[in-house]
Amino acid sequence: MKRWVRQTLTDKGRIAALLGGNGAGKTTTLRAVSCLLRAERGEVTKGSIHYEGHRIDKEDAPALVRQGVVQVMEGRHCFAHLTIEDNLLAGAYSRRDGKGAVQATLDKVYTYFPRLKERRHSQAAYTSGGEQQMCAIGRALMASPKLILLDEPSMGLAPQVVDEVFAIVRELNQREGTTFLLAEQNTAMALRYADHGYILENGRVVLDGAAADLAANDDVREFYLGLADRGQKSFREARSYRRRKRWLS
Ligand SMILES: Nc1ncnc2c1ncn2[C@@H]1O[C@H](COP(=O)(O)OP(=O)(O)OP(=O)(O)O)[C@@H](O)[C@H]1O
Repeated sequence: MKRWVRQTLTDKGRIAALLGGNGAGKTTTLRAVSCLLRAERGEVTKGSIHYEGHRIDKEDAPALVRQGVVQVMEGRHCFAHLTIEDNLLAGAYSRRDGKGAVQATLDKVYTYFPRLKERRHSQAAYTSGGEQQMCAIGRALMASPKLILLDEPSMGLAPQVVDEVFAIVRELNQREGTTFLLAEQNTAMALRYADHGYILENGRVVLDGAAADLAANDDVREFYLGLADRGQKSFREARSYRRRKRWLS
């Protein structure tokens, strides 16, 4: 008998985190949601993905952007030869609500990211990694998104800068109501800011729950946060973790 599982990745207005090590399937999951899998000649072969009550896995990425779903790719991907401001304006490409509205969004982006305002005339290539990450998030905001898919925002950034970026994400979530689904290897940081977390292994969710519960979970502490005293856990106990995993299909 086939068992179908319905999994809500994120509720509206929340921050959800996809967690897991290298190759766990975080980026693939985000790309499946944003319909960018096809650009890499991939496809969703089982099940379906729904957003605001309708199926989206057969749509194309531009159509999803118009519906308010925007992905910020891993590695930032700013246009190196454009200024920060031109990078931001590129994010408004799909908007049809006029220059005034776009300018208002740009002003708002600058209130959340004052550093970008300071560097607005600098070529992106000559800005710091943190500023480029902020630029990539700011560019996503220029499309007036309802849901931002944020891939590995902490990658290659100093801990203090990661904190700054996550704090802005939380502020955007709380003040603008923007929903975030983020993929992150930095489990400790993600659980500090997210409402809900999913642990992925081999492309499957093996554990999920409220971020605070996950942060307190013994297995998560040991295997993902490196906090438990490993010496006290035997190999047999570690193996029982694998048996306890909740495989979803
Ligand atoms: N659900 C899935 N079905 C089939 N293949 C998958 C699935 N999830 C991931 N993969 C494959 O596993 C590999 C690693 O996936 P992915 O890049 O998404 O991992 P990741 O967690 O984002 O890793 P990293 O943190 O290193 O970026 C890819 O080749 C991808 O095609």
